Amino acid sequence: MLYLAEMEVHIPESWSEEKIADYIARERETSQKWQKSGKWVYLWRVAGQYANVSVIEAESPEEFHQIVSSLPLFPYMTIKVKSLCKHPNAVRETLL
Ligand SMILES: O=C(O)C[C@H]1C=CC(=O)O1
Repeated sequence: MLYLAEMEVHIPESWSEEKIADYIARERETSQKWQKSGKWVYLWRVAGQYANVSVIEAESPEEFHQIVSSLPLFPYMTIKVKSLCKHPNAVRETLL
């Protein structure tokens, strides 16, 4: 199943620069691990916002949750999720 996820990050104002840098470095490591695995198919920055639009291919809602909740910044995000299926008028056979 494909999931469209819109993630907004809300870093607490009380965090030090060092703590922010540490989270961002671990966030990059985790999301790149999923991208290299093929599960995290697209990752786009939303221009002008600390937010992204992602497409994640997961076998189930549970696996989708496992992927996004593995992100160190997960507790500091609001995430909107939509599951996707093939449009009947799509000309391509594959979903991706
Ligand atoms: O920067 C973000 O949008 C948050 C997060 C989600 C994936 C990733 O690499 O960082």
